[in-house]
Amino acid sequence: MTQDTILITGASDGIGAVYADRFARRGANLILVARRAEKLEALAARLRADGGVSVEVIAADLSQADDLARVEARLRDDDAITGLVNNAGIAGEQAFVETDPAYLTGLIDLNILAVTRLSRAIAPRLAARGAGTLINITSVTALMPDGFTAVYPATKAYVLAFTEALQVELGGKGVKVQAVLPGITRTAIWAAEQMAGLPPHMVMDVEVMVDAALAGLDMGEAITIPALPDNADLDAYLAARAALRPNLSLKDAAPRYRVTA
Ligand SMILES: NC(=O)C1=CN([C@@H]2O[C@H](COP(=O)(O)OP(=O)(O)OC[C@H]3O[C@@H](n4cnc5c(N)ncnc54)[C@H](OP(=O)(O)O)[C@@H]3O)[C@@H](O)[C@H]2O)C=CC1
Ligand SMILES: N[C@@H](C=O)C(=O)O
Repeated sequence: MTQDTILITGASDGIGAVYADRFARRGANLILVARRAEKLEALAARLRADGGVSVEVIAADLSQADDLARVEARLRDDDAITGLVNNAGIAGEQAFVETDPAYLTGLIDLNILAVTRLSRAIAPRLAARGAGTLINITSVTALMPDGFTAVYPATKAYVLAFTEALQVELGGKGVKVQAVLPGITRTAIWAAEQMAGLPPHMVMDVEVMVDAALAGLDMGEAITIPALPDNADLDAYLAARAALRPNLSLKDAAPRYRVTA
């Protein structure tokens, strides 16, 4: 059996750093991507010493076209890479009318464009191999766009829809595709004062979150919500959505919209 090599974006901190730790414990070689090279190097040194796996570091700002292209090329061309964790993401937006448009562009570039392009770079190889892993970190805010800010949840709804579609396209070819929807997770994405104001029963430790997500991956789940006590609730939500399908595209407008002369 070939040894896995997993490329993890946003691996210098938080959720991505714990994925790196957990995949190293599973014996996978790693390629760690983020902007802060020194943090990546420190983590890589620890993982090499702990696990005997090979760990490479790529310093890249995935919201910048040149850096993104560099990582894309690696995913496209390196046959040793068997998995991708699209984890890098930012939040941090204020009310929509107050947020700098340039910040929103950067948010969309990282949370949507990079996820799409990196997935596109690796997917053909995984499909051709009939094996491999693609994990996309979205958020429970994908399911509650009315309960947060405007653009961040929309980026996460994109990643959820995108991943569900990839699951259909690639899942049948032997590729494991998983959307992970963390709830509030204790990481630096939350400013200390924000975190202090959150109800403790709603905040998950990052190690617990990642271990749960990997348990979901091992169970073959397409969508994993680490905090959701009963997966039947997710099944019911997906079934209600599917029940709309036969009536979403019809020749006639619904009677309530029909124009009478
Ligand atoms: N924590 C939470 O409550 C939740 C988080 N999520 C999602 O989980 C993912 C990880 O977040 P989390 O671990 O909490 O956040 P952190 O802020 O702790 O980590 C974010 C990671 O992304 C990297 N990153 C940020 N910007 C860029 C960039 N432009 N290019 C490359 N890497 C970048 C950071 O590294 P560096 O600064 O070195 O580039 C860091 O490694 C995100 O997609 C987030 O939306 C989803 C739901 C809840
Ligand atoms: N990342 C979190 C917000 O900042 C979330 O998705 O809940």
